[in-house]
Amino acid sequence: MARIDIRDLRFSRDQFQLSLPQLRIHQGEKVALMGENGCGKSTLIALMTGLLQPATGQIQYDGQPLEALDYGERARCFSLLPQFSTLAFPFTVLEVVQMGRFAKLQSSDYQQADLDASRQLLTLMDIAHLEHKAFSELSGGEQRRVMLARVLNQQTPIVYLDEPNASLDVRHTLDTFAHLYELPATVITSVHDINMALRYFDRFLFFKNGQLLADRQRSELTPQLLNEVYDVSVVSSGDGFSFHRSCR
Ligand SMILES: Nc1ncnc2c1ncn2[C@@H]1O[C@H](COP(=O)(O)OP(=O)(O)OP(=O)(O)O)[C@@H](O)[C@H]1O
Repeated sequence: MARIDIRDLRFSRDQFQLSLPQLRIHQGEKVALMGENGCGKSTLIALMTGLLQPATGQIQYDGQPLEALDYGERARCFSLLPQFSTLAFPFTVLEVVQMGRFAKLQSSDYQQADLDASRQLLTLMDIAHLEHKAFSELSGGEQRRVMLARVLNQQTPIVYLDEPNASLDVRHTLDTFAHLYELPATVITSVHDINMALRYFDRFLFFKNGQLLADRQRSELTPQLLNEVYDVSVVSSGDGFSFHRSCR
């Protein structure tokens, strides 16, 4: 279940309004959600994952309305890394990553295959040495990598990530994006670093004040478009763009 269709989506909260008349995302696409702080990227992810209810409109997964999917079906269809994550109990790193397997459990408890999959992700996210440590005793970037491992452990056809590289150093950022790019899954990610996104995403959805301003492939990005999105001076530089703020 991996094709996503959105029609006539509208949501409002206080002064903020989001509207998205139409959007289709195909299986395997690598989609970056971009735009200024507060433009609605996290809100859209929350709507697409059922954490917020739209005022009108519909979100479908392979033709099935989101509201027709029960929680188990949702957890097998998509995973979500929210912008902020907290845990109320003192779980270890391995326990947190194991939780990603929950929706796919074949019996009432984890099996060796679940443990093997979890340990592979610990290695992939460079947190194997922290396996027995309490999640609450990790650094911010280490916690982020644990949460990423938990999301990837869900092995869903669609992965939503809200600023996955927040708190990650440059090496772990590059490794994480390279891995996401190689996944067969649809990956939908809010991200601020355009030059980083250019390397690892194919399709770019730019939002401004709750509206979809542009839906572009990588080769279609121009300084003029980025200037319109971010209200800064933009020039092409090498493989990417450089940004300038004029003095006031
Ligand atoms: N829990 C909330 N309650 C009320 N308003 C909220 C809440 N969360 C976000 N907003 C508002 O909704 C609007 C959209 O916020 P959203 O978090 O979707 O932006 P964003 O594009 O993800 O921003 P950022 O790049 O800063 O993460 C903003 O005006 C924000 O102030």
